[in-house]
Amino acid sequence: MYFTKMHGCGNDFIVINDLENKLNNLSELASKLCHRNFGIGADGIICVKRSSLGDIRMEIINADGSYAAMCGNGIRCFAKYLWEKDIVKKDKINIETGDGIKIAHLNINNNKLENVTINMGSPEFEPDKIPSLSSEKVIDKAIEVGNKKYNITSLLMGVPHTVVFGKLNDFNVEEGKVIEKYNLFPQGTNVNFVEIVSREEIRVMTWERGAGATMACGTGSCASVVAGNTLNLLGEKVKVHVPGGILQIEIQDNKVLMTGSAEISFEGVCEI
Ligand SMILES: N[C@@H](CCC[C@H](N)C(=O)O)C(=O)O
Repeated sequence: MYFTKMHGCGNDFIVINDLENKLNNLSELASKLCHRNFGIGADGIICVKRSSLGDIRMEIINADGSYAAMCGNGIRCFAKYLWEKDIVKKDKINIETGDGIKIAHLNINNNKLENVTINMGSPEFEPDKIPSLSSEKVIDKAIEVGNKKYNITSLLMGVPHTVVFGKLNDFNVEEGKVIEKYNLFPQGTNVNFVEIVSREEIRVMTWERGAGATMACGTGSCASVVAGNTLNLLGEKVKVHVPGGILQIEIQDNKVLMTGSAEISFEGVCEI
């Protein structure tokens, strides 16, 4: 099987063309290929599928084999892959995801793709949408997990996210492992620890459901900015520093725009 190894700010993926719909058991394939020692190594696999709703469909499976409805860094890589492989040679692509159609704008200069902007859609705070078992919206809610107190804000940004503000030095990203499984979240949650630098700049480290600590999380960066803006800590245009790079997030009319890089690391062939 041919594959392309890609990353967005260090959040890495194995991208596979499955337009012919030949692959079975993608869960098992993802855990095998993503293994850092016995496989190619990645935070997830992304499959290119045919769509009846958009130009194309993206399917993302986490390193542990669990399916995710959306992936912010992954969808930028997906858009670059479509462009580089001449699968969809357009600078505006309608991509079907588990969270509906997302529009990718490819920012091209001199025939070279510089970065990708994704319209990530609107955030959702309603508990049943996240999903969360809370009877009210989870905004700056005090909880105690693993003998530590946190103030959490939870929302759906394509996938469930929980945001904790504070100084990054006061957290170990592994604390996210316990919050991920907190009893308020029946499907788990991604966890973002966020330090405010100014109203226009933050630092984020993310513990991802299904992948653990990653170098970046696109949906998590969007969720962090939305949570900060809701709490009046942040403006509407924010530079997000993640361990693997920088993302630009903008809120416009309750829609979230994410801009960032997408890179090919290498290509290869493997047996499945
Ligand atoms: N890395 C992603 C999010 C991938 C999905 C997540 N692990 C989940 O299961 O919710 C991103 O860049 O958004």
